Amino acid sequence: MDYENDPGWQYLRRTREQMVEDHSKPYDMKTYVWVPDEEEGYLQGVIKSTKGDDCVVAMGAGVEKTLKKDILQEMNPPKFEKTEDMSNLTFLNDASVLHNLRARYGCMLIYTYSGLFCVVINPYKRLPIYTDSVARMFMGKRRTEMPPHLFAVSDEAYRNMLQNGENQSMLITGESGAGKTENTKKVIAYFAAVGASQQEGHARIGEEAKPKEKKVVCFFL
Ligand SMILES: Nc1ncnc2c1ncn2[C@@H]1O[C@H](COP(=O)(O)OP(=O)(O)OP(=O)(O)O)[C@@H](O)[C@H]1O
Repeated sequence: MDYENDPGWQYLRRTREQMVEDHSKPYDMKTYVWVPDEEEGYLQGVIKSTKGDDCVVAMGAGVEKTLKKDILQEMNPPKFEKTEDMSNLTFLNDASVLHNLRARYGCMLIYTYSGLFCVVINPYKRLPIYTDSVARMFMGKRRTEMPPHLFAVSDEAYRNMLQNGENQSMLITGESGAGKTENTKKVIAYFAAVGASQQEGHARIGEEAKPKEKKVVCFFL
């Protein structure tokens, strides 16, 4: 299927060219570091020299700072830039997680996995990533086949329910205004879309081959 032509795809995955550009940024594992910053959280720096516990770090624009080594955090190689699953990161520190989420958000990629978790950042604008065509992309797909999305998590829960015959739970948590209600509504809409697509299937394949009926009942606490 030609996903890249869907208007929502640009908000789900970077193009090959964009990835190549991201992955070719300069980097040196020994000297590239994250430096804590009151306003920005962390800024990129390059260690110029080390003396005892202190380092001289170049911050760009000719600015150099002398800092304690132990406040610096390791930077990941550029092949992890805007990674879809942060459990892949070589260095899983605060700076790298924040940088990855911020870099993805800068491109309006609002969903990112961290292992089994899916982190969402509220875009505060309507993105075309909840359409029927996007929902259809995720139906029956493994999580690893597709970009991070709430639909992938929902589809996995739906399939687990059918295959194992067990109730499934999704925990949607975050501070006030984070988007819990919006995302919950999208989960319900996805289940409705999956149900509808199965019914279309019934019409085509007839009663004989009708799959076992399952009910999706959602409780919200
Ligand atoms: N995925 C999204 N796409 C577009 N807008 C969103 C999305 N998620 C949240 N928003 C926007 O942010 C607002 C707040 O989101 P929401 O009501 O879901 O937050 P909440 O976590 O349920 O908050 P509270 O805990 O206070 O009820 C929404 O009214 C909507 O405008």
